[in-house]
This record gives sequence, C-alpha cells and structure tokens, in this order.
Amino acid sequence: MCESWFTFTWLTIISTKWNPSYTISYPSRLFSRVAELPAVDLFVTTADPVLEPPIITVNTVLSLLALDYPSNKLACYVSDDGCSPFNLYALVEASKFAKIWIPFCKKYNVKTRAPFRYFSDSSNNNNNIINGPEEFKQEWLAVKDGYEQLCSKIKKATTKSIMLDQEFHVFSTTQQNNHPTIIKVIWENKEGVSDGMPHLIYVSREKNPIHPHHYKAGAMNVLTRVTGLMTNAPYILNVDCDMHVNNPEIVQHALCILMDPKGQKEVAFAQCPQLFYDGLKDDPFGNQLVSIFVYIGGGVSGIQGIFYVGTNCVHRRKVIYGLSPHHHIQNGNNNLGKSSKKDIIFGSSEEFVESAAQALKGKTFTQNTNLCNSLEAAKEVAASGYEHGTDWGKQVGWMYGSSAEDVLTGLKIHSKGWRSESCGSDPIAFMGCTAQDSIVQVGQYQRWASGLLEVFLGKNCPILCTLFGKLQFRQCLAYIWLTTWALRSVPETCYALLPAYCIISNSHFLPKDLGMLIPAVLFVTYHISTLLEYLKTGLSMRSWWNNQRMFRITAMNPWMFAFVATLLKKLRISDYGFLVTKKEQPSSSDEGSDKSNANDGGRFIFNKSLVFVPGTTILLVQLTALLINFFGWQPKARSGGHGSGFGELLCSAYVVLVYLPFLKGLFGKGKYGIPLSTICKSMALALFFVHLSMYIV
Ligand SMILES: O=c1ccn([C@@H]2O[C@H](COP(=O)(O)OP(=O)(O)O[C@H]3O[C@H](CO)[C@@H](O)[C@H](O)[C@H]3O)[C@@H](O)[C@H]2O)c(=O)[nH]1
Ligand SMILES: [Mn+2]
Repeated sequence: MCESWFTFTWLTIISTKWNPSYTISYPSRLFSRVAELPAVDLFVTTADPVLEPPIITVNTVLSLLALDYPSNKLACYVSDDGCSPFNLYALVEASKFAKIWIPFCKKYNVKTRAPFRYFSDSSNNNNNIINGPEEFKQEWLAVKDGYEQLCSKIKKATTKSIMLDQEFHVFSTTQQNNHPTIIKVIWENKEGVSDGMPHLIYVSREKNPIHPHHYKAGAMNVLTRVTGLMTNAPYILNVDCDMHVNNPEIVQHALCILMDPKGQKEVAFAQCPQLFYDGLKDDPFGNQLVSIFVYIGGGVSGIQGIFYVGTNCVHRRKVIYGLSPHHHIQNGNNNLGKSSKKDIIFGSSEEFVESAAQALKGKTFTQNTNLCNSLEAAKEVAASGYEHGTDWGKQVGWMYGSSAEDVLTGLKIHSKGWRSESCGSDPIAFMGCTAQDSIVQVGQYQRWASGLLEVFLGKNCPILCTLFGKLQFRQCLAYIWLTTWALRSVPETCYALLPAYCIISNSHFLPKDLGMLIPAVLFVTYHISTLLEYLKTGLSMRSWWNNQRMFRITAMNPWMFAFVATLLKKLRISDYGFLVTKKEQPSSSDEGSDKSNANDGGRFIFNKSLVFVPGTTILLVQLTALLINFFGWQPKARSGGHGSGFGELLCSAYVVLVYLPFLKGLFGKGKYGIPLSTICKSMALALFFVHLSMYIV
C-alpha cells in the first residue's frame, strides 16, 4: 500500500515537472500594443493587529501606492478583519508620509519601495548616499526622518492606545467579531492626476457571530464587491499584508501576460513567485520554497498554468465573477448576464449587479467621480448577511470550504478551462516575511495541509474537475500531488517505522545480496537528482539537506495532524479555522543587526503541542532498535529466513539523521528542549510499538 502510494506520488511529480515553462515579459513593448493602460484595483488583507503589526501592512501599502503606474488608474483597498483602530490610524499616518515618499521614489527611481527595506542596512548602499549629490542627500535624510517619525507614531499609538475620538469614534463599541461595516476613504485622488497618489480606502467588513465570515476568502469577496462599486477596475492585484512590492513595474509585467491578444482568450490570472526577505541562512525550516516554485511552479506552468497561491497575483475581474473562457470568446453574453438570475448569483444590491454586468461585458471602467457617493451601497454589500442565498464562495468570487482558499479558487478557475501563467521578473516582484521559528512553521504547514486535503475531499476534488469540468489530466495530477500532502503522512510514518520494526523483530524489508542494489540505486539517484535541482537554482548543499530533512519531519508531524484534524472535521467531531501566521516586526534601520539573534539562528524550538509527539516517538523507536541491535538482543530470525541486515540499520540511522533536531531537542534546555510531557507520551508510545514488534509477529 505504502509503496503504491509512493509510486503514485512519484508519477504525479514526474508528470508535473516534465515540461516546464517560464514566461518572460517585456513591459517596454506593452505600450506598442495597448493604447491606454487599464485600471487596476489593489487588495491588501490584514486580520490581526498583534500577529500582523500595522507597520508591516503600512509598508506593503506604501510600496503599492508608489508603483510605477499612472496613479489615477490605481486604487488601494485594505481589508482589516481585525477591525483595529491602530490599522486605520497607521494608514492615515502612512498616507501623509506617502506624499513625500512617492515623489521621492519616482524622482530618484528608487528600486525598493517599501521604506523599511529601503532604509535597512542590507538593501541600501550607504556609500551611494554619502557620495551622491547634495540635493539627494538632503532629501534622503528628510524622507528617512519622515519614516522614522511615522514608525514612532505608530509604535506610540499601539503601546499607549489611541484616543477613540473623531474618525476613530466608530471603534469605541466594536469587537473583533461583532461590529458594523467601517469604510473610510483615507485618500481620494480627486483631480485624477496620473503622477499623484492613488486612492486609499480602509474596509472593515461587518462581522456578526450568527453569520460565518469565511476568513480570508470572505474578506476577498467583500473587497471584490466594494471595489466593484467604487472603481470596478478590470484587473485585481492582491497581496497579503506582509508582501511588499519589490519591483515597481510589476503591474506592467503582469499586464504583458494578461493583455496579450493571443492569450486574452485563456489566461485568467498571472501569478508572481512568493519569495521572502530575512530568510534564515540555508533555510533550516524548509519554508522558503524556492525550488518548489521553480520546479513544481514552472512545471505546472507548462501544463494548464501555475497554481494560485493567495498573494502576488493579478486576476481578471470577470473571471472572478464566474465567467468561463468559452463565453468570453463568444461575446461576453452568458447566463451570468441574464437579469433574472443575477441577483441570485451576486446578491440583492442593484448597484452591484449593474457594476458586475458592466465588468462581465468588458465595459469595465466607469470612473467614479466621487468615491464617497458609493459609500452607502458599499456598506450594503459588505454586510455579514449579504451573501446568504447567493453564489458567492460557491460559483463566484473566492471559494469557501477550505483554509487553502487560494488553491481552491485557482482550481475552480482552471476547471472552467482557463489557463494561468507565472509572471517572473527581475528583480523579483514581491518579497514577504515567512515563519522565523519551528513552532510557527509547523502550524503553517498544518493549516496548509488540512486546507488542501479539504479541497481534495470536497466538491471541487481535482478528479471530479477533470471528469466533469475542463481541468486537464496532467494538471489534475499536479493538483492531486498538492492536495494530498496530509495523506502522505501515513505511508511516510509507516516507512519511517519499518526499519526499526525489522531490526526489533529481526526480519527484513529490503532484498538481500544483489537485489539490494535496486533500492540503493533508487536512494542515490533520488538524492543526487534533488541535490542537482538545488544547486542549479543557486542554492547551497546545506539548504538542500535542510529541506530534505524538513520535508520528512513535516510529512510525519504537521501533515499527520492535518490528516487527523480534517478527518475529525469531516466527521463533524471538531472544527478548526484559519489561524493567522505570526509576522515578525520589521527591524528599524538601527536595530537591523540584532535580527539574527532574535530568531534563534535556525535552531528548532519546541512547545507542549501534541504535534511534536509523532516525531519524538519515531526517534525513540529508532534509538531503541539501534540499541537492541548493538547489544544483540534481537530474537532469532523466523523460520530459518534472513534476519535484519545492514540495509535496515542504514535506513534506521538515516531516520535518526533526519530527526537530528529532535535528538538535540531531547537534551536541549528551555524552549530548545522537548518538554518532558511530550517525551513521556512518546516514550509510552515507543514502548508500546517495541512491544508489539517483538511479540506480535
Ligand atoms: O480571517 C482572516 C484570516 C487571514 N486573513 C489574511 O490572509 C492572509 C494570509 O494569512 P497568513 O496567516 O499570512 O497565512 P500564510 O500561511 O502566510 O498564507 C498563505 O496561505 C494562505 C492559505 O492558507 C493564503 O491565503 C495566503 O495568500 C498565502 O500566503 C493575511 O494577509 C491575513 O491577514 C484575513 O484577511 N482574514
Ligand atoms: Mn503570510
């Protein structure tokens, strides 16, 4: 069983990686093709002012506002699921700073447009400033000063809490999960100037405990409707609050793909890679995903198109409204446009249904002369009960039913027959922050794997999408590879225990003599080929090994829990939601050098969570098996057959090597040590396993 599963996984990977494709875009040629640049709505989501410090969101927003794109064609919307006055305050202050930041960036063609990155030591060559012209030096100092003031204002506000008066008065009675809609137009580009500052709008949708809010997918759907009423741009760029722009021309890059006259028939969205700043050296927790993006991402791009990963992506609005490519080719008329059905699909707001009809017909951009005129209608569509009985989350918008709403939404789009394309650029389009310790990392992998398994077990299972939809067969295999991470925990765990079982019971699972060459050759080729992939991408050998090790640890720990949690959810025994990943506060320019101390230098840390029990147990079992072998305590091999041999010992030692961070954790102190309660539980389980292997043959 396990081996068939591994073989199947191998087939899906090979098929996915078989013919990779990478898109190169030339923004300078865009203007020869299109007469006028289209409008683009920018979506930023944030959910928790503690886990996602407002200064991070502010940097993302500033980097978006400073895009190299006509500012009258951009509108930036920030969705705040935390309903936090700190976020609004931070954004209001940021919009003031933006008035010096944007002209500064454009005048000196600054490459990094998130101020905390620009002013940090690592990305900025101080020599340039010191040796640069006097005028630049003065302005640089003034802008830096402005940014530092902004930081200290936000810091002061969050530590001392702000006065809830004037525009913040609405927050005086709000609770995070129970409050009316709050929409504030922070800045409106009233004159429509192209070199000014884009619109900036704060949206905190209504929350009411009696209506499910569907986490991020729900927030994205509210943003879709609110923007539909306010600016209704044909393209939507969405980023998480922790993903700032790293290439100010990225919108043009994405438009090269989306506005391609040949591609327009098919390409639904352009997905940029997800890369991270302040990554730990050699990727000790396997979360930088560089090689996955190149090989798996590039591979699916060569089939029907890259997966949607929830951030750094430009969507076509009409695709989000449920249009299929087939309809598009005809004339844009389809049953989504029939007025009798529209309010069932899009809800009861007439204004919104009208704007959606326009978007679907391709007549999208109705420049709203005054954003505040649409505030009432916008509040209506942001209400918590608005979606009741409509198709939002089922047929249109971001899909509900999984905490991996991104993959689910992308899958739904692909199953309609759309293609997608990856959008690479130099420098890389966006940079974000990623988990900086093993506990956060394990939590994130668990959420992803359970969300993905929900996709696999749900109505939009890739297999069904191929049978009844237009998902291509090989794309289906790629989606199966992705959505079954949690299932893989079972064979992985069995196989990690197998060598120990063989040693303890003195039996074997590897062939003897020459036959042994087969698994040995497989083992070596697998390792060499993956190592070559890493080296070709410019990664170190160390990061290859760290990733190999982390994949195994992830598969047996968080994925195992994801598997169990999803089963329990499906059986309606327990439920889980979307746990927001903690983001580290960016270091200010002066504190930059302390960063490496703060994140434990990549050492594993543990807590009392049960998620570390399987790993500890597996390690203890291997150690016991190796000891039993060392002292020769094995029983006699059964019925004259071969007992365990060198192969089994080697495999067991390999598992110990993989679990080295846990081995260190057994002896570590404080947060670096595995808690005693976990060790006790694991010891009991390990003894139970050893007992079973010895006596039950
Ligand atoms: O109720 C919620 C929960 C989350 N978010 C936002 O969702 C984004 C992603 O959350 P995060 O905790 O950072 O998750 P990650 O694991 O880092 O996110 C990856 O995985 C998610 C799916 O699990 C995708 O949605 C993300 O785009 C992708 O970056 C953040 O901007 C949050 O503010 C909300 O808006 N509302
Ligand atoms: Mn994130």
